[in-house]
This record gives sequence, structure tokens and C-alpha cells, in this order.
Amino acid sequence: MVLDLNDYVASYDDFPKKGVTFRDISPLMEDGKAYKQATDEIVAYAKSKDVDLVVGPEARGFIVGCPVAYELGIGFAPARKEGKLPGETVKASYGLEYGESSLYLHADAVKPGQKVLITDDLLATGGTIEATIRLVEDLGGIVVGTAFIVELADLHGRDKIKDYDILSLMKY
Ligand SMILES: O=P(O)(O)OC[C@H]1O[C@H](OP(=O)(O)OP(=O)(O)O)[C@H](O)[C@@H]1O
Ligand SMILES: Nc1ncnc2[nH]cnc12
Repeated sequence: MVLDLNDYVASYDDFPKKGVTFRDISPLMEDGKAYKQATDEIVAYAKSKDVDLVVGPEARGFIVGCPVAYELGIGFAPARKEGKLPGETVKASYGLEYGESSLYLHADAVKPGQKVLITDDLLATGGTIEATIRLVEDLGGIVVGTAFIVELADLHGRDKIKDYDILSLMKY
């Protein structure tokens, strides 16, 4: 049976500090069938792009990307926030719907010429994905696709990455 994944996305109008309608995929992750269905769709997309490596931004990009990498038998490189990665890093700063942040990749995480899929739970303004793309490209990787569970279409994040292929499983 194919599930309607929209039933597994929660929405909060009063989430502290953020000041936005906050969409959360916790119900999807907490349901094995929904999590598998979403993961399988992204795995099929990754296979069509002949991906060598998955990269996901902290924190929810890990939840989406790790099972995809595991299923494909390829690596996953975490793009982490300030002060988390112990080795030599490259850095990219960006703006969010609710503030500013920076992401880092280990300098040897992506090999030149590797075909990379970037995963995240949600595309909003596109700041996070655009910064992650910059990190991968700084290291010589080729971003062959980007995959999200949810896209907030009104925030036009896809306009920031219009040169890249995008899979989003649900749009709001
Ligand atoms: O398209 P954007 O406007 O950049 O927003 C999308 C990003 O915002 C959220 O992460 P957040 O930075 O809140 O971090 P978290 O996953 O650690 O909660 C979400 O998980 C995406 O990564
Ligand atoms: N509205 C939103 N809901 C969940 N995560 C987000 N990241 C940026 N904007 C968001």
C-alpha cells in the first residue's frame, strides 16, 4: 500500500524562537513504513544519478541521507555546524528563515570529481542547500542532485539553486 506522506508531516505555528510555521518530519521518521517509502523514493532518484557520495547538512539532513547511503553501499559525509568537525575543514556561511549559520565539511570528505547527492528534510529559503553545494564544489565534487522530503514553495528556495536538479517529495 502506498502511503500519503503528507499525513506524516507535522506543522507548528507556535514553535518557540523560530517565528515561522514550522514543518517537522518527526512523524514520518517515527513510522517505519513512511520512512522506508520516503527513503526508497530518494534511493531510486540517487540510482538514476549514479551517485558516488551522499552529503547532508546537520541535523535533519543526516536523517534523510544516511539510510540512502547505506542502501546504495556508498559513503555519507556530514556537513556540520560550528565547532563539531575535528579535522581540517572548509566553511560556508548562510542565512536562514530564522537567523544565520555556518556549515563545515572535512577538507578530505569529497574527492575531486565525485558525483554527490545532497539530502535534507526541508527546502525553505534555500540558504542551507546553497551553502552545502558551495562546500561540495569547493572540494571539487559534482552536485548531480538534491533531494528533500518537504519543499516550502512560497519561500522560493529552488530559485537559489536553479542550475541543479531537485527532488522534493512534498510541496507546501
Ligand atoms: O532552506 P533553508 O531556509 O536554509 O532552511 C532549511 C533548513 O532549515 C532546517 O535546519 P536548521 O538550520 O533549523 O537545523 P536543524 O536541522 O539542526 O534543526 C532544515 O532542516 C533545513 O536544513
Ligand atoms: N518553516 C520551517 N520549518 C522547518 N524547518 C525549517 N527550516 C527553515 N524554515 C523551516
